[in-house]
Amino acid sequence: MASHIGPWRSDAQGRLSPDENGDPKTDYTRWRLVNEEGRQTWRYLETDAEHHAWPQSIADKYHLGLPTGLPELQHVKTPLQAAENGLSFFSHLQLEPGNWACEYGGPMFLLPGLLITWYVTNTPIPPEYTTEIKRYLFARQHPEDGGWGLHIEAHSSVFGTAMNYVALRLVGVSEDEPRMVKARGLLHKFGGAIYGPHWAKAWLSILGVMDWDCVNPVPPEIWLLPDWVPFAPWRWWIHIRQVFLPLSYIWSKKWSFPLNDFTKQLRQELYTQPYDSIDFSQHRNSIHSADNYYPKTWILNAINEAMVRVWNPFLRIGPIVKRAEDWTWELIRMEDENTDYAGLGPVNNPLNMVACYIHDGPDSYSVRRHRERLNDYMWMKGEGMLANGTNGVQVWDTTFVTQAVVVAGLADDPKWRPMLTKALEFIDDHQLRENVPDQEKCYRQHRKGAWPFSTKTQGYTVSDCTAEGLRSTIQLQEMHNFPKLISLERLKDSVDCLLLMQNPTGGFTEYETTRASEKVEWLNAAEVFGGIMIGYDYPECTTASVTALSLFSKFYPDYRADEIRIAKKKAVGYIKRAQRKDGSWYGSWGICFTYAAMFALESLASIGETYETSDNSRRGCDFLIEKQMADGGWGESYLSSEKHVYVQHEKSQVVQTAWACLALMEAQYPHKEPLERGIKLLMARQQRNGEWLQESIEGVFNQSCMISYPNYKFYWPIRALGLYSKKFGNDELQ
Ligand SMILES: CC(C)=CCC[C@@H](C)[C@H]1CC[C@@]2(C)[C@@H]3CC[C@H]4C(C)(C)[C@@H](O)CC[C@@]45C[C@@]35CC[C@]12C
Repeated sequence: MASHIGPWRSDAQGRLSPDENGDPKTDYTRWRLVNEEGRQTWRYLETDAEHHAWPQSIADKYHLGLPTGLPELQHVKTPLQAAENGLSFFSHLQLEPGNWACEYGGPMFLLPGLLITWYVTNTPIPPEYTTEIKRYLFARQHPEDGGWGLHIEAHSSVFGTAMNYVALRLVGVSEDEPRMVKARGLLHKFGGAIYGPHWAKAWLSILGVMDWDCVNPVPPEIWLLPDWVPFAPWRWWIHIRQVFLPLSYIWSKKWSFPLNDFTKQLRQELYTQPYDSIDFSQHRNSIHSADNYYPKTWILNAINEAMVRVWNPFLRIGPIVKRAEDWTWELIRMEDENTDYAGLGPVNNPLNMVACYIHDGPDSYSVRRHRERLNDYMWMKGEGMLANGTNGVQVWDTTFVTQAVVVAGLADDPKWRPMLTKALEFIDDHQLRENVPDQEKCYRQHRKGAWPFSTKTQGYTVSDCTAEGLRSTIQLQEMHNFPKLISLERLKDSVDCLLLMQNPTGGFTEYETTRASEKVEWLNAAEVFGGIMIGYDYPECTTASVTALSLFSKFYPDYRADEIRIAKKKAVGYIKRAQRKDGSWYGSWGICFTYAAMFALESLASIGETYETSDNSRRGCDFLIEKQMADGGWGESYLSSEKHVYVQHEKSQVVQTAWACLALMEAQYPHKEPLERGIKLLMARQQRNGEWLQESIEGVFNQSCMISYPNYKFYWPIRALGLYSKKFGNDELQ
């Protein structure tokens, strides 16, 4: 093969040194995390002058995996001391605006999408990015077979392997590099890139290394369906809808990056036979079993056939196509403007950028702004550079940190007051104060009063983020006398917003109320994810809402009292219905049954249902007790989320041990012994400087894809240790 190296060939100049694998590594002392009102980006300081003028912070060093220099703390004997040592370490990671930052990696299909977008829009990537992206992708390659999976802990798949192979080629790795040879060998064993899922095929077609004939149709005409149609796209789950939107625009244009020597060569690498001899139209439905988590239904297959054989060749006529493209473009534009080009997430945002490139041209404002904004998704860590699952976890983490301190009984200690005040300022700053313009037109949920997951710029309502924001605010402002930064009016706004988010079932979805029947899941085309077509009821979102509404009513019993009472009653009805026979709840956003149990048991306790008084609470506790491991901890594998049955991890996990202990304590589980064993495990795993080390991945979405919440290992154990000492006293345990 003649070698055509990817476009961004040059590594960062100077100061490169080999890492443990011999790959070039940038000078880690030059990286700084910039946090502008919660917008987090990484900057590499080129000159010595900048480097000396701007010293690295402890948080920079921690996130980069450099020694922080934080001292060993006093030897811990009691749970409360352990909580305080944990908090002492974690407080050093707070950033100036008051929030905490972290990596939000895990999924392995995000970075390739970003790189393809940069490439096809002729966006230069800084050489320090390419150097670190290579390191990250090689660090996450499975050494046994040379592949990558859907997420960092998953088995190798075509999606993971094809996309990350292409990503590495784009950042300049030669196809002859031994690790690439191995990856390509695996891809060919899988049958080549034609066996990838729908999204892989779409991305490769955009890059021009696959033919659009291989991609099942994504017609924008579907956006012309009247709103009353039960499966109209405005009713779909928000992430799928917002990904489908730009993809349908690009698909309609059949836009591909113009072929060049490099993409010509990639075409030779990704398949098991010569590119020109492949009949791509025959492979729309080819999918390897390693990727086929949610096989397409016969209904969807039939619709696809009808579209390919009848709609596209005979009925897809100019005026309809034009109207559909114009309307999808309008919706893309509204999403971009409503989020200042930050986008809902890491898939729709790059696709929107490609759509802007096609529609507005390479030098347009929209393309330039997207170019800047995509940096908000990039994260640096010891292993290199990756793409985060959102533009951060700012609000979510910050609310849980304040709650951990309150629950641990440390909120009145003057030592933590400045830290908590700053956190409250951040929560104040990121509450959403207005609805988006033309809310109905772009199908957005009410958001005035809500809190988002990351920042107000991203600006999407999330029910449980709103609930946690409300709860943190009441705890600090009403229960612990912190400045009243958030007025009662604004708290009422958040309650109004929450009440609008309840479904007729009593349950709560995360972003919007449920807009369609579960039957719409029959149209799930993604193959690699489950439960993506509509917004479902989630135990976590419902329970968090109940807990927050209960707290609100304690302080403001007169505000919408009847509506809150009825909402809670209906929500509790849902929570009880969602409980399985064995006492567990399936958790959709954390792994898995342990995570859901914590939220469910706490919410039942918030309405007075505990182990002694409620059969539901008792069964929930008994389920957890059954799962306690021999060393006193709890450990649940990510396979629980995938398989929908509890799967023990081979090793107990700090985070899940904290969740289980919290669940049992909130439910007033009457026996101390299992709790004491769990708490001892948390203490034993704590390091001398107060930190806990990273263990297995903690979060999940769409049943099959895992995502990291690295700050969980701090605030959940702190909360559990503190609550234990409040409940059982602070006797020595070690
Ligand atoms: C478009 C696809 C399939 C992938 C992009 C990834 C996103 C779907 C998800 C990445 C972050 C998620 C998980 C987001 C994170 C926070 C949770 C939560 C913990 C607040 C949860 O309780 C409610 C749902 C979440 C908002 C999440 C939904 C899905 C992601 C955006």
